[in-house]
Amino acid sequence: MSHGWGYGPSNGPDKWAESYPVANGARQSPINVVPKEAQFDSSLKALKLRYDPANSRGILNNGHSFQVDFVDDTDSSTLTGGPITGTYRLKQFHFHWGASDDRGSEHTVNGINFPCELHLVHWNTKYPSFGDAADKPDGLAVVGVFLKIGAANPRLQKVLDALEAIKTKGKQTTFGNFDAKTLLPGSLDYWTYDGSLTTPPLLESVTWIVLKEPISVSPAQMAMFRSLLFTGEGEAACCMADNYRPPQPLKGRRVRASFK
Ligand SMILES: O=C1NC(=O)[C@@H](c2ccccc2)S1
Ligand SMILES: [Zn+2]
Repeated sequence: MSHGWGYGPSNGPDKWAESYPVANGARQSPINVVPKEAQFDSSLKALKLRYDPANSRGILNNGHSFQVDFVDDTDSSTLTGGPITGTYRLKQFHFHWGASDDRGSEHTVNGINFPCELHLVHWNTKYPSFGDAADKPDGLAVVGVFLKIGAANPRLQKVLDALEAIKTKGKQTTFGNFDAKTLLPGSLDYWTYDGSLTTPPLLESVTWIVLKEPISVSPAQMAMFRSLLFTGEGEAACCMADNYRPPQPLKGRRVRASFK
């Protein structure tokens, strides 16, 4: 690609392999989850997510999505248990969503798209930093949470209220004292498989943990996601939406379930 990657017709997911050949690799994400084909694994532990609201730092429009960044210089916001061994630190969370409610998630379930998907990105503390962990096969763990159209989600609203300050690419603002646990559903039942980053560089370093239970989002709240711009201040405005990669071939991978 002569220009940066994105989600448009000239630089979108179908073009990424030109600059990132791993796009056609053996453990790419996202995937379509087929619950009936997932194997219940009684050895899978319960997820343990301990997040300290004091670690939330800022919110940024990165031109592909928006992300809430966390201070990750201590083990105060961590993921342990589940399918992983050791301790993974929360680095950031972000979302992927559609221009309409019939699409937007990256993972699908029985071929069904959700309008939005939350990703909580964690890195393995056996490595010195996120950057060092990002290209290791056990480097990252991402918890994926589906958002389903329903009642307005008051916990999500706190995040959405910050978006007016980061409308264009590169804008950021402080975003302190946010408890990411409030974005999780009641059940932490999950599917897990070995996968990759879902954006370039598409590194095959992610243990995926996709929660079965969605959280709710209202149509009005979805409109707030779509009020963001991919483009920078002063550029021709392009609404931020359809920033998702479609499901990739399973290539023989096993998907395990933490529940029956
Ligand atoms: O789950 C994922 N979603 C994304 O946008 C990818 C990513 C890429 C770089 C850093 C963090 C996340 S990996
Ligand atoms: Zn993501």
